Amino acid sequence: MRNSYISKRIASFGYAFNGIIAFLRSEPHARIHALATIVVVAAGCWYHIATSEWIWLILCIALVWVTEMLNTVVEKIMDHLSPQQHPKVKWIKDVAAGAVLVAAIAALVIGILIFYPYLF
Ligand SMILES: Nc1ncnc2c1ncn2[C@@H]1O[C@H](COP(=O)(O)OP(=O)(O)OP(=O)(O)O)[C@@H](O)[C@H]1O
Repeated sequence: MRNSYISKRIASFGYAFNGIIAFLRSEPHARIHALATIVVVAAGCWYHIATSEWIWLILCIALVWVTEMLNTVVEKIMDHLSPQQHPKVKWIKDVAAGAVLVAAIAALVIGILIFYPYLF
C-alpha cells in the first residue's frame, strides 16, 4: 500500500519532468528562456551576488517560466478546443500572454535593481 503510494508519486514526478522536456523541445520561447536563465545565473555567480539577491533572482526566473508554461498550455487548449477564429479565444490568449508580460517586466526591473550596483 505504502510502496504503491510512493511509486505513484515517483511516476507523477516523472510525468512532470517529461512535461518540462516537452516544453523545451516544442517551444522556441522555452529555449530563449533557458538561455536567459543560464546567462542570469552565470552573472549571479560571476558577481557573487548576496543570498537575498539569489532568492529574488530565483523567484523571478521561476515566475517567468511558470507564466510562460501556463500561457503555452492555455494556447494549446484553445487551439485544440476552438481551432477556428473567435473573439473569446483572442481575449483568453491575449490575457494569458499579458500575464507573461507582467512577469517579464517585474523580472527585468528586479534584475536591473540587483545587477546595477555590481555593473556601475
Ligand atoms: N483562434 C483564434 N481566434 C481569435 N484570435 C486568435 C486565435 N488564435 C490566435 N488569435 C489571436 O491572434 C493574435 C496572434 O496570435 P498568435 O497565437 O500568433 O500570437 P503569438 O503570441 O505571436 O504566438 P506564439 O506565442 O505562437 O508566438 C493574438 O492576438 C491572438 O490572441
